[in-house]
Amino acid sequence: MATMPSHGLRLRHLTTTTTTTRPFLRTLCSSLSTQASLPEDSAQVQVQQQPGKPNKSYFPKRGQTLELVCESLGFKGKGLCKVADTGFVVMCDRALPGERFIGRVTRKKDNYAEVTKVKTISPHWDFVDAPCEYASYCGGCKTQNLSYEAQLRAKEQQVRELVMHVGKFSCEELESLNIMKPIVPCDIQFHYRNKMEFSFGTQEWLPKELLLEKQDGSESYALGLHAPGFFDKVLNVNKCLLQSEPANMVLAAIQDCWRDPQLGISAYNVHSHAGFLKHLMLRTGRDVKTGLPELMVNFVTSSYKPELLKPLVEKISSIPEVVSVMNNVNSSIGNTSVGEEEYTLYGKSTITEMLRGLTFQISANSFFQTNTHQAEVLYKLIEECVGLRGDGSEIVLDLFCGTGTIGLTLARKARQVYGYEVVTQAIADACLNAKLNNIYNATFVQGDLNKIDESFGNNFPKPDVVISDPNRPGMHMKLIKFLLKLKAPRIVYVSCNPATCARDLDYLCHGVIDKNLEGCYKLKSLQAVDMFPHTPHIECVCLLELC
Ligand SMILES: C[S@@+](CC[C@H](N)C(=O)[O-])C[C@H]1O[C@@H](n2cnc3c(N)ncnc32)[C@H](O)[C@@H]1O
Repeated sequence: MATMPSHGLRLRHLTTTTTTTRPFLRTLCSSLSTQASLPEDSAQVQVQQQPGKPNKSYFPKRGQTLELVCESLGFKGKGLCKVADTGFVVMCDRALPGERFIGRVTRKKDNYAEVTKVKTISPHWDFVDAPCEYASYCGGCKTQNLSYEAQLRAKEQQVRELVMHVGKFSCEELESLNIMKPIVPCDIQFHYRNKMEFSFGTQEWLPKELLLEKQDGSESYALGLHAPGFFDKVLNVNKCLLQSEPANMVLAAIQDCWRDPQLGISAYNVHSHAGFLKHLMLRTGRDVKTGLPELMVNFVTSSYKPELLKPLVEKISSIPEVVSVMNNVNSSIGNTSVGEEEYTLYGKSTITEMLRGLTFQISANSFFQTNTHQAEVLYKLIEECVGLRGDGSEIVLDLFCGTGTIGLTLARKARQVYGYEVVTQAIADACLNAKLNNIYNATFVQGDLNKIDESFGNNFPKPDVVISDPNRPGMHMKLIKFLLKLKAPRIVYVSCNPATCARDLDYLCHGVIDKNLEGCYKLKSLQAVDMFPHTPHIECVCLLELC
């Protein structure tokens, strides 16, 4: 039996964490350090093999059932457990810290295994009833029945361990210099998402018990979220507790009528590629004058047939918050929601949102922070770390700038902001947002930061501060090299993946031995921010200062 973790693990600040207790982190550390630009899944845990040649029984067999206790949450919110006696690490989706359960081994990797939960023997600490009826099946929220306090502790613990084991910062360093700040909770734990994308499907996903009742193999249309691990099965959802109330009204109105045979609307079949409705995207913004919510409804269809959508458009446009109904036509067999053509079926083609006193115009496919309330908190924290003097003399370099939101919120205090981003449309939106807010000291440039060469940096003056906000793979080695050579006085690293964040902090502070690069930064502060309650996602803001 795996030993029950001590209650010390539940403390807000861990005092000891050794590689013996967390073997998986050692290999994660080496797998992350081999290549600075990693695929999305590289943050998957790899477990360090035990020293010496392991006995065969050390590895559990596929199909074997084990009694396990979940010790903590790991990547993607999976529960980490150890097999009794051997300490072999297994990961289980939806197992929560302290939970004792029976798991069946479904997948074996070299040094760890994945199990699915068969039965809970005793529930986890901090159990709360999940308010959402779909919580046990839906892939969106994984930790709804873990108290919010416990979710925060688990996220903070995960970041701390990654910074120590992958980032190679000692516990003493983090504690004595007060580098790691407590995680910033999200005050709003439901209805916080301003964008949700639902899928239409021809195959409704049902839990096993209900599946037995329906074995005729006929098509069953569904509108909702993909069941975890199934690209072709959709869990029908009438209400999502993460999106706004008006968005739920729209969802309910559509659910109420779209299957009506008289309308002749079909759901898209991802196998045969026949059918019409692909996705339903709901975006909530705010009217800049009134501050009231305004909604965009975007139907993604396989072809342009506005007459088929007319009854749906009539129904939802009677909801006062709906100010825009769009139709993205995506005739490709791919499953993305960005269409090659876009039509306005009702109202305007964009909605607005406010952030840090600025107005942003959002179109159906623009990138915008998904939790507006917490983005306000995140950006304030970024602004504090950036620490502009406010005399308009400093240069800001905003790497991975998206639609320019971070740089634009800083522009009022800076001399000039330079933003770099790979997506052309995002750059166009950034320029539009600058104009909309009468900001004329921001320059946005389209470019791939994974492919920079020696000339990168020739087109802007040496920045006083660099903001880097990459997506999950983190920064490419070419960019690390550039930053170590540039030697800007401050770097504010914003990350949505603590594993690659820890790796990049290690490179910037401690150097990269095999590339002959010397680190030249000191980690001054690191703070996790919870942008997405009930999900495994963690955002971090780090401040680095030149040594
Ligand atoms: C996490 S988002 C940050 C967006 C923005 N800073 C914000 O707060 O809204 C990361 C951005 O990096 C961009 N990106 C990803 N890979 C890139 C690359 N190789 N070069 C430049 N930009 C890239 C993405 O398109 C995305 O807009």
